[in-house]
Amino acid sequence: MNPSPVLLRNYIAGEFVTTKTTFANISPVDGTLIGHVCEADADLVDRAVRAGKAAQQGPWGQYSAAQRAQLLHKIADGIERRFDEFVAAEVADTGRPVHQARTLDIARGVANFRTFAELINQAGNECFEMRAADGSDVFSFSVRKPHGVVAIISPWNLPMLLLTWKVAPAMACGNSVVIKPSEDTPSTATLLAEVMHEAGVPEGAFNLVHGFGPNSAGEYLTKHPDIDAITFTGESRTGATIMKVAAEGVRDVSFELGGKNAAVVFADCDFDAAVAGVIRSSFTNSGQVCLCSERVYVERPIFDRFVAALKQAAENLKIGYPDEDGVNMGSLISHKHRDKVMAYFDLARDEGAEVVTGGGIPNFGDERDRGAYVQPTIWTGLPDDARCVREEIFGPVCHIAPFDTEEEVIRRVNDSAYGLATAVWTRDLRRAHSITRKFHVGMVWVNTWFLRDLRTPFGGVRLSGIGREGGRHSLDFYSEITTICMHP
Ligand SMILES: NC(=O)c1ccc[n+]([C@@H]2O[C@H](COP(=O)([O-])OP(=O)(O)OC[C@H]3O[C@@H](n4cnc5c(N)ncnc54)[C@H](O)[C@@H]3O)[C@@H](O)[C@H]2O)c1
Ligand SMILES: O=C/C=C/C=C(\O)C(=O)O
Repeated sequence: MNPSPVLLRNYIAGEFVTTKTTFANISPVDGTLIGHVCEADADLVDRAVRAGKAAQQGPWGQYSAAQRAQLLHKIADGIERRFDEFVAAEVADTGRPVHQARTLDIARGVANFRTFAELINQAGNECFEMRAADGSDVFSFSVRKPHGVVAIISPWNLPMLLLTWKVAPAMACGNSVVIKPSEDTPSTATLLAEVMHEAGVPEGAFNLVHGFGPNSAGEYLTKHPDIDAITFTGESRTGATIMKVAAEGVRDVSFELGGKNAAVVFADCDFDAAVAGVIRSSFTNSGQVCLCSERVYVERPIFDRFVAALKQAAENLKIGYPDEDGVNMGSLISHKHRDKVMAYFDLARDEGAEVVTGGGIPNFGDERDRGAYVQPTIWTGLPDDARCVREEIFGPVCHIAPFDTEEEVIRRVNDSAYGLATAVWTRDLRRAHSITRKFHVGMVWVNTWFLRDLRTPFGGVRLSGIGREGGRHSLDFYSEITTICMHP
């Protein structure tokens, strides 16, 4: 049972703002009310964007890169000071294991601010020298400037991690931001606004509006003419909708979208490590990670043994309360999302899948039966053109199939409308070097998964996204660059 319901407010021009229209925030663990959220209407979104624009002409627009770096470290300090509150808020909204919220979600929130504080402080700009036709030595150099006001729209699956992955570089580059977190996970975004306020972020530099997508704050924000760039993380079809809106005014976009990622397990792999790795890549966060492996291809000589081992490992996963000792998996984000996942469980049977394990809803015999839990599920026996093998499900489920040759598995992995991430398990370094570049994806992990160096480019191809963020790639997206040519 959650403590007394809280009221989550918007944050605009340095002030917390309530609204008459609110929506409920419901626990996915037991269906109880966590609190109410103040929904921003079009006028309030307009106020937020105007505050961001005004901040560019105020003190925030005068901050040097070093001053912005210092402020980002102060924000990271503020999150660290309230770390347990952020963990509790993320767990309340999502039902995830406390351990995950501590070691992944909130820890990455701190790391994102610190990473981009360092990067903006160290980032140099290009400078070239040439001899002009008149014999003069000419210097051409570039300078970075902010776009202005950046709209940041984030999803519910890794709320704090993904929101700060965008807020940190956007502010590092001097932009004002208006953030619109998912309606399913409003709590840590609101805590972040409190930390921004406590850190003394100049008013209008950071603004928060709560609401939904269509005909609500998300749409009002992306359609606002004073939004200079849009960074969005979410479903591919939402990205397509936002892209059409961004075309009005030709605004820059950075999209991190859906995936139908593959894990490829060769017979020469470290078997136990590969089993543990595929369990992680299929069931972390109840499969609600865009990088999760919903397709698993195993070289035929070890296929039967691998299926048996993966089944056993999946059945050993502990599903339960977020704060239970040793819990591995929590609930899904909502009943609505569980209905979507369960519909795929039914579809898989209709498409002829063999259910190796799972496929249903666990029976706890307590209030968790009012939550949004599903069983970790493994299928086999489906053809590559089955919808369950082609469509993103975004739950704790994978389909496992045998393959015989490298050429075959590369073709099958690439036969997808998505292209986000692939995980490869092999001890053969030659093979690892030769096949990894042949996958049409944004990222490939070898003998690991979701291990992140925040300086590297992150993003997907095809329906999985547009652009790359991470390291200087973020600085490039969140800056406008002017090239200046100096003739003596
Ligand atoms: N590639 C990545 O890095 C990455 C990371 C996380 C999640 N995702 C993807 O996100 C999806 C799950 O997240 P979700 O269900 O929150 O996605 P979603 O697209 O339903 O919503 C994402 C955000 O967009 C807002 N939104 C929805 N419609 C909008 C519109 N028309 N205009 C403006 N805003 C709108 C929502 O309110 C929410 O804040 C999955 O497909 C997952 O693969 C991708
Ligand atoms: O659910 C998708 C996870 C995305 C992860 C990142 O954007 C990251 O690790 O920076």
